[in-house]
Amino acid sequence: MMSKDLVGFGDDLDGSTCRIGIVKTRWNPEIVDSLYEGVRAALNETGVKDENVYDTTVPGSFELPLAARFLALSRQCDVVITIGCLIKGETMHFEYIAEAVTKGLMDIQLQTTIPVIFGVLTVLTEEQAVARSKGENNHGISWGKTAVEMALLRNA
Ligand SMILES: O=c1[nH]c(NC[C@H](O)[C@H](O)[C@H](O)CO)c([N+](=O)[O-])c(=O)[nH]1
Repeated sequence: MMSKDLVGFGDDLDGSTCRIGIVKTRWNPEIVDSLYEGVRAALNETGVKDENVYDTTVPGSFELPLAARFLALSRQCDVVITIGCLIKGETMHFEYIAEAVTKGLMDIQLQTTIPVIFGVLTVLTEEQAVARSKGENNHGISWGKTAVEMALLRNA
């Protein structure tokens, strides 16, 4: 039975062998780029090598699942991190995209066995997004650590 002690967690993660794919959206760039910085800080902290990080962008969150599938099927990544931010507007557009993206990303990791990190903020206001993408509450930090842990678990 696999123990989490075999791959470490939190501060014990060794990402030096992990190959990380990152796909982020061009929508809500200030929020997304701040989340991305949090992800990269966590990858650096766990020893992931810059040459093992593959970066790409898509227009919006609705495009994240297909890009994540491309990366997963490339077999060049041990894990894929998706980064986006959906902010509720006046219509139901938010709900439809959020549901489709969430299910799409889950399906891809189950189909390909490549972990896909759900790094999509789904918030009601821009203030909520800012609060979750800055400083110690930058959710990108935990997404980066989760990515390394899941990559190690997959390859254990
Ligand atoms: O990533 C986002 N895409 C958004 N829309 C674009 C969508 O993800 C697709 O790129 C577009 O529908 C084309 O497929 C957003 N809103 O519409 O509000 C949003 O808040 N965030």
